[in-house]
Amino acid sequence: MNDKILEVKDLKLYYKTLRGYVKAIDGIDFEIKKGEILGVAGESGCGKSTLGNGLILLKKPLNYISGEAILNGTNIMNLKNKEMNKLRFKNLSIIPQFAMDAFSPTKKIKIFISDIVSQHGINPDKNFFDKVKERLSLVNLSPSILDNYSIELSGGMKQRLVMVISTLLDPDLLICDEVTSALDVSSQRFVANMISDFRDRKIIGSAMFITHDLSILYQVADRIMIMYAGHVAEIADSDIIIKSPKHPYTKALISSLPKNNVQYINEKLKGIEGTPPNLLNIGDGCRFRFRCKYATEICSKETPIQKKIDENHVISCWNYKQIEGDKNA
Ligand SMILES: Nc1ncnc2c1ncn2[C@@H]1O[C@H](COP(=O)(O)OP(=O)(O)OP(=O)(O)O)[C@@H](O)[C@H]1O
Repeated sequence: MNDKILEVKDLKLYYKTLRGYVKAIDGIDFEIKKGEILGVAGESGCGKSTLGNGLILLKKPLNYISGEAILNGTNIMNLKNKEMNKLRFKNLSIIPQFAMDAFSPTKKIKIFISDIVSQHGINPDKNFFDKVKERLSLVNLSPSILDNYSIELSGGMKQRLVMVISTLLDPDLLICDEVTSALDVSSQRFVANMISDFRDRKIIGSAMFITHDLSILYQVADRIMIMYAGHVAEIADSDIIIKSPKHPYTKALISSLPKNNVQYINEKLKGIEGTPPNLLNIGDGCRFRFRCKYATEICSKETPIQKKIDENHVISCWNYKQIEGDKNA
């Protein structure tokens, strides 16, 4: 039996612009196992949202260039929109970035939900709304909110409602894009825990949890994939990524996180020096080389391959072995 819900192989998704291609996803490989929460992290602009959106709906100017994304045995990159529509919501669902701003201000929540599910051929009858109410109670929302307008709900309530709506058909894979970003710390924790709770209850099969917030991922993700400028830098169990990363970019990202017991009145928070490269018409080579103190000649000539160095550990760095030997790394 295949234990993977999603297998992505050498996937390339580029934005077509008047000045050329923005190579936002440029030959990435990864998999999501059944029952797994895969965290996806990296600096702004590294391609996290492009990946999430591109898997579910390719909208111009984003173009599929090559590669595969096999969802439960089917390469979804080859599917026509009509065929893909059958999978959306049921097999693959997404909570896009800023989803909680997408509620119509003029429709009551009940009407909003009815309109969405009707588009997917579901009758929003009493049985359907009994299930909705059951799910609302799982996320501490009262059934009475169905008669509210979205402006009457707080950000945290809207995000929990979005979570319920996106998972009503028990999708095999849920893509969550920055679902905690606009929330206060306690709502963030609640929403993040909801995702693992929904997985444990088998409401969703697996999840891809996209965020720039590694501390949230450490709480909920089984494995974390670190992206850099449209490439995969490292993939490993969450514990490894946070406590003993190997890629120089992951190391820099982790060491830029605020530390416990440090007073930042006395000490400055360290960022990563430099900025990510422009992805427009970018050529070969390691895209982190401009900011990496370990970069050598090969790094500017050849794009590092994703190398499996352990059962669950993948790294794209020509020099990771030398870096490992450096005690100051
Ligand atoms: N419509 C577009 N046209 C051209 N380039 C785009 C478009 N949308 C995004 N990009 C570029 O694609 C790259 C990846 O962007 P993306 O939004 O996927 O990154 P991200 O990691 O999700 O960032 P953030 O954390 O800020 O949401 C960036 O270089 C971005 O400038």
